[in-house]
Amino acid sequence: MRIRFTKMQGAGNDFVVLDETRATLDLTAAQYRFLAHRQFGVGADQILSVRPAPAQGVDFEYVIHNADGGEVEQCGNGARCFMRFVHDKGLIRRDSARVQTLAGVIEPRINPDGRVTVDMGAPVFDPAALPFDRSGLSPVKEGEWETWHLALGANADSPIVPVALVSMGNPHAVQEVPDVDAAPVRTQGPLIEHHSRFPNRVNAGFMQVVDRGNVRLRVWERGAGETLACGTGACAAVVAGIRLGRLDHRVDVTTRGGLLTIEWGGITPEGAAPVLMTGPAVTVFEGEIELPDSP
Ligand SMILES: N[C@@H](CCC[C@H](N)C(=O)O)C(=O)O
Repeated sequence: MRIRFTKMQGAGNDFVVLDETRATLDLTAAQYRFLAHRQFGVGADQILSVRPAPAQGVDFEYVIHNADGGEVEQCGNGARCFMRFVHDKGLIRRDSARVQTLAGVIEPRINPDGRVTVDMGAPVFDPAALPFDRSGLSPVKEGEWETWHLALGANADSPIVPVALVSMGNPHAVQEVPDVDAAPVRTQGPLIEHHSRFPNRVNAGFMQVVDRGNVRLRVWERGAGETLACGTGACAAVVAGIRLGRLDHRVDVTTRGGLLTIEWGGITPEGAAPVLMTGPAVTVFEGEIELPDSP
């Protein structure tokens, strides 16, 4: 089967975007893996499918697959590219949309400067939502909130890392590090991703707090490895930093692929405020590719 695709990137987190508004392609996990492959396919951290609205009150359905072929609940940098794609392809005539994801409805809008802001919905703090197996473990109080001390191995000298747990629809374990360039992202990242306390695996964030309005962040993404930026990872890190008393309500997040701005109003009497994420969304090129037959 030969398909058309658009290659996009948001702060260096890169995507293959598929227009499935007229017909669903029904790709297999192996075909998603092929598209994401950087030598044999197009190359991407995630594959984003644009599908028709599944219900009234939304404009589209947004389906996300990681490079490993697994479907996931949410992707923040992808949400900005999704909005840029549907707008530039004329699939919507407005500068904003309501988009159904597995994690709920999000609302991206294009700003006059070309960047895209997404209302990502409210973060969830119940560890069970990730899910996280807390049996035999108690949280450690930090600021007005808590971290969980995770042992990365069974030996007496295995590292123990304090992580804050946040769901942005997808699961995040965020730790604070003194220097993000020296952080053990590629060694600890896979251990945290596959830790037995996270039955659905987890995205592992490493955040350096520069000051109350600036952080530097690297993320080891579930199903993709380290990426140049992770939008939901930036939301989760800032929300965690605010709840731990380390950050103000508007924070610039410097990633290896670009700058994201995250705003969060905290916990109000009505519940957790929605998280707003602003950043770039860029079309790189378009093309056609022959997909291998797949079981
Ligand atoms: N790159 C994304 C997150 C993609 C999904 C993630 N790897 C997961 O498995 O939850 C972003 O920008 O949020």
